[in-house]
Amino acid sequence: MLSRKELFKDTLKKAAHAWKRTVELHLTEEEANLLRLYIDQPGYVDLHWVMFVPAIKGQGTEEQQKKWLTMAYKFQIIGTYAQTELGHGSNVQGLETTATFDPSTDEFIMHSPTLTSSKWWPGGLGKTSTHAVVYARLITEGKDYGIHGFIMQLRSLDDHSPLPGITIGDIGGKFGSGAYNSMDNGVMRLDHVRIPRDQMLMRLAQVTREGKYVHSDVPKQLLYGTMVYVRQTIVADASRALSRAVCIAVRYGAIRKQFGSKAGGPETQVLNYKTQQSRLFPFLASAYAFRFVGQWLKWLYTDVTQKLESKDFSTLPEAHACTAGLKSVTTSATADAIEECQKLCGGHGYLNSSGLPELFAVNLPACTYEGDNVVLLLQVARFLMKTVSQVASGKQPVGTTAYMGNIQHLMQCKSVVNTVEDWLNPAAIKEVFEARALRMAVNCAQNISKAPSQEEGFEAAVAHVQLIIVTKFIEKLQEDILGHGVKEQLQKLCGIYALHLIHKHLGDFLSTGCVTARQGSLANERLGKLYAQVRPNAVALVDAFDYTDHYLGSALGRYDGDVYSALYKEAWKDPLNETVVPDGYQEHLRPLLKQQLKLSRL
Ligand SMILES: CC/C=C\C/C=C\C/C=C\C/C=C\C=C\C(=O)SCCNC(=O)CCNC(=O)[C@H](O)C(C)(C)COP(=O)(O)OP(=O)(O)OC[C@H]1O[C@@H](n2cnc3c(N)ncnc32)[C@H](O)[C@@H]1OP(=O)(O)O
Ligand SMILES: Cc1cc2nc3c(=O)[nH]c(=O)nc-3n(C[C@H](O)[C@H](O)[C@H](O)COP(=O)(O)OP(=O)(O)OC[C@H]3O[C@@H](n4cnc5c(N)ncnc54)[C@H](O)[C@@H]3O)c2cc1C
Repeated sequence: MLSRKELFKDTLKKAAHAWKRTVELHLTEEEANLLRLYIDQPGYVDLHWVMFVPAIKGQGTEEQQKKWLTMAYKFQIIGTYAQTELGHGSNVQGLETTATFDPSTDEFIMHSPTLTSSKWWPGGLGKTSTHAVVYARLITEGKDYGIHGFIMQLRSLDDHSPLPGITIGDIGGKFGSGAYNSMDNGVMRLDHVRIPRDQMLMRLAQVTREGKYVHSDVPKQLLYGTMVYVRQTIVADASRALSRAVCIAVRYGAIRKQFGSKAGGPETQVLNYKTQQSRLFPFLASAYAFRFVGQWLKWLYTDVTQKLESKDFSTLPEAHACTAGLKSVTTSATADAIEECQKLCGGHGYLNSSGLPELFAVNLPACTYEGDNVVLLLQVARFLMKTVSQVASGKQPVGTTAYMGNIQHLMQCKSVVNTVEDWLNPAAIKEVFEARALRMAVNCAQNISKAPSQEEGFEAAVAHVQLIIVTKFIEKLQEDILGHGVKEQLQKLCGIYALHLIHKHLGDFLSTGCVTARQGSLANERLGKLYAQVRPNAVALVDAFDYTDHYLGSALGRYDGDVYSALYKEAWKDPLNETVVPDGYQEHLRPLLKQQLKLSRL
């Protein structure tokens, strides 16, 4: 119910209070991150911690890190990540902002040469940030060396006014009533703003005092390292958002009753309808699947970071493909699922008090930020095409593409599934996913060799990423899992996750000859049985996410199931209900009604 201005101020207040508590309680970095997570309102601090600090860590020299991170860690400065421009987002190489070195003063001149080069979108830029890592084309000795990162001070640390040459503001209201409206995504134009040479982030490349451009021995793709880091964290965010929506829809489905009353008895819980189960339980399974793959991705990221520190860059392409692909598939699936959960809750799901509209609005842009999901999947496709060509020339693939080394078998194998029960076998499931992904990648490589196109391979990329998710779920189940019967429940969810994908993408599985139509229909039969088996534990499986009512923020998803009184109470809180007769009655309603009454008496 807050206006944009009030909402923004509320975010400032919460962030300041959270920081105060962080200091008072000596919270660790991890604890402080959790506190931010549970505040659950996008704000400038997200950009400061999730992008500004990591960008300096990844791209700054030790000296630069010491200087800037010391201030950033104490919140003496507030930073953002200013990459996207009004005319350029996905294509980072197309950015127009310039950083021209002036050897006479040992400074860079930061400039926005056109309207389209205005920085546009950076979170916290509009009203809050005092500093930013700004991405700009480095020009020295008359040559354009492409995009590099620069630390810029944007606002005075005394009175917060923009520094000379900097025009800065908010880009305006966004989707939904809350969601990203709490964030001051900003616009910024630079008019020949001078910064010292040592504010270029110099781990990847340096400009000497004389203006010489010098490469470091690290790959230039490390410039994109911050995005890799954030994409990895977004997979965990997607899993959390999806599990919240599913928790609301499952709990409400157990309370809501419609039809099916026998002899005057109670109606049927909607969760007992097979159609409800077949729409909802794949989301429940996906929430668990995304959580496990998110945990694995965190491990992969830590591993690649350790390798980078010892100058081993070999796993960087895989880390890029996995983070890009998983960010894309999990956020798209999550946005679609939250929308569907609204429908699964019927009309009440459309009320703000269900919590679902806000959840949808806040998670929808994850399909776009940190890389548009289609653009990112095309990056995965590019990686797959390279791997296929390496396999063809005899190189053994490793990591998530190791299965491609089994090309002889996977290109011609037939699924072993013969009965409904055979679809319980994880090895049989994995084999059809591997065969589908490989055959689609090889088909795509063949198409490209006939007619090269940047846009080929989108579907092959989706198939590869889904294989990763299925594989990591299966691998998780090979670990010890505590709790009586928990593993059995997770096995059922793993089956649902994999088989619902076979159902959804049956065209791919059939056209690549990985399964027959009969096997496809056996998979559907198995799926129906799994839904029925999961039903008795569905509520426990969402209770296991352990969300408080406060965090869930939903009248429908309440732990105690007292849905109707909660909806009723929430309705009375609406400002429209502050008066019995609404504002506007005297000016607009009364004259209209009176006039109609007069006319009818004529
Ligand atoms: C309540 C809220 C709480 C918390 C929120 C928490 C998290 C959310 C946080 C923030 C959300 C809010 C903020 C969002 C911020 C942003 O959006 S920042 C801007 C993000 N922008 C993008 O992601 C742009 C996407 N574009 C690109 O990444 C690149 O342009 C590209 C599409 C990858 C293309 O790159 P390029 O032009 O260089 O072209 P290629 O020829 O395709 O690539 C060259 C080679 O480099 C390899 N590559 C590309 N990227 C990477 C990488 N990241 N790492 C490693 N390697 C990379 C590519 O594969 C090529 O390799 P080759 O094939 O071997 O040649
Ligand atoms: C809430 C939010 C917060 C953000 N925060 C920040 C921030 O803090 N800092 C920052 O720098 N940026 C930020 N951004 C910007 C964000 O990173 C970009 O919006 C994103 O990278 C997508 O770029 P774009 O908007 O230029 O989309 P476009 O690339 O213009 O995409 C438009 C359409 O074109 C399609 N398309 C584009 N290229 C191709 C292609 N090669 N092949 C096929 N289809 C293609 C896309 O799929 C999409 O459908 C934020 C954005 C949002 C929504």
